[in-house]
Amino acid sequence: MGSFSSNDGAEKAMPVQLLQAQAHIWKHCYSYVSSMCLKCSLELGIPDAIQSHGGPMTFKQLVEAIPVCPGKARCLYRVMRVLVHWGFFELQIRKRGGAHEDEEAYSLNSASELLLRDNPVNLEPFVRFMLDPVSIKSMDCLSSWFQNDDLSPVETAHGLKAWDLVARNPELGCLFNGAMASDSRLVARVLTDHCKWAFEGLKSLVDVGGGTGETGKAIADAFPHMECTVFDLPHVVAGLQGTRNLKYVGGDMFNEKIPPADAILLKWILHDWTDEESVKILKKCKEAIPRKEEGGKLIIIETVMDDPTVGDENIKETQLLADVVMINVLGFERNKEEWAKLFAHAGFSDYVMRPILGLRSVIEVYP
Ligand SMILES: C[S@@+](CC[C@H](N)C(=O)[O-])C[C@H]1O[C@@H](n2cnc3c(N)ncnc32)[C@H](O)[C@@H]1O
Ligand SMILES: O=c1cc(-c2ccc(O)cc2)oc2c(O)c(O)ccc12
Repeated sequence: MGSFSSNDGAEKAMPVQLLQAQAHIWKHCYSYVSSMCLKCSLELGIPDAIQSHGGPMTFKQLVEAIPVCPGKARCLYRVMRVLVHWGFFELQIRKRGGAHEDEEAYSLNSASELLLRDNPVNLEPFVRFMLDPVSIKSMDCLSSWFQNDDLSPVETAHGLKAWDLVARNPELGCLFNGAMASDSRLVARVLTDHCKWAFEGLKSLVDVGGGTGETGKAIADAFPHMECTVFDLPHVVAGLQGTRNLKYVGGDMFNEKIPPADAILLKWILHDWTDEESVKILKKCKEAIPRKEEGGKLIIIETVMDDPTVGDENIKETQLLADVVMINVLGFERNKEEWAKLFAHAGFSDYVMRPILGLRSVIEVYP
């Protein structure tokens, strides 16, 4: 293998590349351990315990505040060390005079703040769904699925298609809906705080496949003069209560008329469907909006893969992994050219993509 470092010729040079390659493989064998440390920290209530403490918390204080057997505290210290390393908590060193008297204390950062139960944009439900044994088991069946006739790794692991599994297992259904709703609350906050321009001038908007309406509710509250509609399958919106400027409409986006509006929001819809199905959805949406000159548009919130303007390695890596997860629902993430082709096939004339939502972009599409 490749390069060897010199050590004055006294001994054979170390095979640096070989050992780096070993470390690389080990890292990826162990990387699920960091996911499990994250899950463990939520199950033990660590972010909430640090918040309740009201300031940087020593390890001793942390152990006293959470349900951990005293004899296992040393292991928790090691788990916390991993979580600090991966940027979930901050470790502050307080100088205390003598060399051995420095005190370490944990505090929250922007990642752990997103895991607090009382944070309106808490992402704990997303972690709980993604790291549930049912989800993990599906990914564990990836290679078997590549060699059998099943539609998805979920089917290989659990004997049911992803949506049937979610529908038949109420606990899993709650986890999935919770994960989607928590994502929607966060995206809605960014949209209404920082992307107001996308909604300005609109008198009406329909969130197609808007689920239980987390995004729709936030938009309706932020734009009280806009008439908002959440359109989703009848069983999803059954019994949901609207507000003065938000209503729920049950229907099928493939076969029924989508309620007319100035703009249609499609968040995390098209990546669930093939190109053929997506073109059908887009055509249905086009029928529901006015011409471009009259302000008609689609607002699509989706990932755009391989975007050279995205420099953040964390985002690029996560987009690649999220795309593999989508195999479970027969979905996939598209690049700019694939999106452009879809819009053209559905009869749209123009689009603007803005990679301003971290992992996802705001894509405005014009008739
Ligand atoms: C991945 S979820 C996204 C939900 C929401 N937009 C979000 O981002 O959290 C897909 C949504 O599409 C809805 N959906 C699936 N098939 C549909 C159909 N034929 N007509 C209308 N909605 C549908 C589902 O019920 C679900 O709420
Ligand atoms: O992040 C996800 C995960 C899923 C998913 C994975 C495994 C299952 O058994 C069911 C669902 O589905 C998603 C999805 O449909 C989506 O639009 C966005 C994200 C995810």
